[in-house]
Amino acid sequence: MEEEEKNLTKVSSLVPLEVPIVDLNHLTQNSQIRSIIIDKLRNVCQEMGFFQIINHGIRSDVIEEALGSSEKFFDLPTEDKNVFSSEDVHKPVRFMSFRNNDDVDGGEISREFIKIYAHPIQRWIDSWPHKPADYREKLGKYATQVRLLNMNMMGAIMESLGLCPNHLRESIEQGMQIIAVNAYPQCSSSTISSVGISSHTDHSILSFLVENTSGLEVLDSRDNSWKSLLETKNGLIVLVGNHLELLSNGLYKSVVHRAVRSSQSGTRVSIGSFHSLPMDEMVEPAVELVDRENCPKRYRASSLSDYIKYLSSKEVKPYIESLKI
Ligand SMILES: O=C(O)CCC(=O)C(=O)O
Ligand SMILES: [Fe+2]
Repeated sequence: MEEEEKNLTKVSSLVPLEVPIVDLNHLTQNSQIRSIIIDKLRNVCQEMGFFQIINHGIRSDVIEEALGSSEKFFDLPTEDKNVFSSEDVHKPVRFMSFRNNDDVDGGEISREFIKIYAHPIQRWIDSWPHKPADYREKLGKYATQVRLLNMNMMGAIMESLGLCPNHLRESIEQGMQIIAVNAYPQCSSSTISSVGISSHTDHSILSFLVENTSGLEVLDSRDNSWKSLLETKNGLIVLVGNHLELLSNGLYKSVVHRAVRSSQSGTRVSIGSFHSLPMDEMVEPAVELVDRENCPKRYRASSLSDYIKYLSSKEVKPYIESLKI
């Protein structure tokens, strides 16, 4: 989520990719329909590493209000946002602003983000911004609902890996949820780079993304080319993260993605919700997916706190590469 590489070229319009859609209503229907959808999940996680979910149970007004209040946060005067500004990646609430230093005009803001710990919400919410006045309520409501959605999704994901749906259930229930809200100001005509967040994979088991307008791009592993995603109104995008790649012993691959700024539609805001096991709990390849002869263990165990330490070490190698045996 925070590992970035420099990308100086302006991104051209790409071929839009049809996003695989998973209808969560099908998970609660008879076992035949459920098994069809579990097979689909396995295929999309193996081939693409991301998909869109519909009928996910989070009302559109909850998503819109969380995005709307987030927009208001980024519109606050800089000093209000800077209260949370820190280079310390261990901080549970942290605001950062990035500039395009390579631009001819001396560098406009290309992205601002606020990262906040969100589970258990009672523990963290008092440290969240209290401006705008509805921020805690609106973002808190969305955070709570997306966490429950993650619990349901994880049962289906475990099943799709051939594991028991309750595999790691308690750890997932007590797991960490980090919300990262990004704002990408519209780029001016003199901007050289329209990349808002450059190529990376997420550290999480699963990440959920909502946005007020399109801008997400993924590296399609089938032909190794960047594809843009069309706007996904109220349909959440789910991304496979590093810790799911690890847990699945490489069966599922974390998807490489980035986001671009618009030159027309104003500031783009996205809310990412990143779900992991508890901070110090190790994720390991599931024993059921390791077979010494045909499929040896491909990753070493790691925890969320290991990831955060890795991030603070300023290592250039992507975190997931450091875990490969
Ligand atoms: O803004 C987006 O669509 C992507 C954000 C993202 O990838 C991240 O915060 O890790
Ligand atoms: Fe990401």
